[in-house]
Amino acid sequence: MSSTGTDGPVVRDRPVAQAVNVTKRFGSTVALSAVNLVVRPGEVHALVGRNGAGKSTLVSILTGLHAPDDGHVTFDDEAAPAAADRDGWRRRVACVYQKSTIIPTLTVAENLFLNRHTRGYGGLIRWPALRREAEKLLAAWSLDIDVRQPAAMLSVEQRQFVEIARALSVGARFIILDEPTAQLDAAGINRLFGRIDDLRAQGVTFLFISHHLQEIYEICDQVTVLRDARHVLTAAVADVDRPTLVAAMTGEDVTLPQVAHRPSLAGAPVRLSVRDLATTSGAELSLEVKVGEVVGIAGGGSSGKVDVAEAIVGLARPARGTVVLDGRTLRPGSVPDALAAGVGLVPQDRHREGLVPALSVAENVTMTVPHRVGRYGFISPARRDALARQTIADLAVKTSGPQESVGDLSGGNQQKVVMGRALAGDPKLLVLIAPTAGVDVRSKQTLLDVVADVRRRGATVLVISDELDDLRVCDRVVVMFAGRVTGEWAHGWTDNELVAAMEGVGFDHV
Ligand SMILES: Nc1ncnc2c1ncn2[C@@H]1O[C@H](COP(=O)(O)OP(=O)(O)OP(=O)(O)O)[C@@H](O)[C@H]1O
Repeated sequence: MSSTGTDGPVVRDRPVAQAVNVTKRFGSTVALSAVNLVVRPGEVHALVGRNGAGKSTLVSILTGLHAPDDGHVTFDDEAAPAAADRDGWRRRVACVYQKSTIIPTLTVAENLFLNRHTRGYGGLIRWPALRREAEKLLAAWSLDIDVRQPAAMLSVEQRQFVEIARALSVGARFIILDEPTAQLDAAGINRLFGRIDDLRAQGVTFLFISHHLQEIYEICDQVTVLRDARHVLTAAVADVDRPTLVAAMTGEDVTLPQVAHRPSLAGAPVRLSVRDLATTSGAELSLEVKVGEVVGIAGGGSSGKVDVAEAIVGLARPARGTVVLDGRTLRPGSVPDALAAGVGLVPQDRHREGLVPALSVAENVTMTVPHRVGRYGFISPARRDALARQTIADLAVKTSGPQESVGDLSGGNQQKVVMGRALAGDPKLLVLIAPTAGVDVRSKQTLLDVVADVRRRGATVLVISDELDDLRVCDRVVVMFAGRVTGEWAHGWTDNELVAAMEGVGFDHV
């Protein structure tokens, strides 16, 4: 984009942000190798790449959290602030991460002006003024949120808007959104995209990270692809078709294979019986699943699907009802009991329930199956590493080896370790909650192939997700809306009907 003044020299739009030949190493890992990125004013610029390609590392350099080993960053063609000048960085750029930086116990207004309270005489915080300022700020960006409510009450979507507003209020006009749609349902994604459009019209520029390529086509103007720490492509989104984009990301010419479907065995016995389950949030489910059957539980953000899944695996204690696995009634609210009965679990929140970041890949993969890697209380490091190597190979985990700390892996590779751990016990029942969240387009296929694989070995699988690709591997999909099962769809549903069902349309279709 450029504009010409009639009475002056050509004025070029300076890049809002630029990374110039940026290289970053972590020990022997090269996370970025001479990477360039140019983000121009008013664009929504997609940053894509496979898990471990270097996207988060580039973000940490663009936000001043890490210093590059080589190369530099500019904003509006000016050198980036010094590393210690955090306020300087905050005035230029902000990143909305998947993990919230909002403090739940404070109100929205307090979060918006954290450490910048309007003070009156004697240094006392002037609460009414603070509230008014917060309201003014949100109104200026057409954000409709009650500033007096505690931030804990905010939905994921509102929390993201508050973080964006906070960044705008300190002057930043360049916002990085790191997989912003990962925890939103279809309606939430639409609203987010609406806001992005509005803010862009008001002069805000975005860098948008997502593994959902359709989102790139929907909302972004430019796309930059990183592969194996290198910059491989920057182009207008309109000029790159999907196969070209996937090829740029993977380095291969790929047509992704369709997930093989095998109908469940007609006479197979029931393995899982969920009887009159009710969660403390009021969601209800009764369900029987056969040996070798793959059943999806689908629904939007407030459908209750995750609540019932968490009650099934013992992550939450149900208000009532029973869960019976191969004739054994599971102890309510006990994950250890579920694991002992043969449940393998990929939880929704890998940060909270999934992984211990300081431990190695091998320790994380095997932590729920000590009996498989040792005897009489002694762990055999060799057996543990062998099992971990198997996981690394099967799931194509990008890591330097079984000894690497899980905390040093990229987000998508951490998710693969969580899957590896769920599989390590050779489960009878595999419960996968949003299993491909944050996982790249190619790895998604690997993870979904796992489902077909464990089913072949006779396991029963529950897939809790609103991702159509995740649900496609299922023999049938149970749809929940507002805490109730509203329909059931056999394999072969169309995208439109399932999306409509998840949004609460077509209740009668049971
Ligand atoms: N603190 C760290 N210590 C060691 N290695 C690291 C660290 N942070 C990142 N890496 C490595 O740098 C590489 C790039 O990781 P990065 O997190 O930038 O990838 P990504 O593209 O964001 O992936 P994902 O899509 O999975 O989030 C990976 O090999 C990762 O293991």
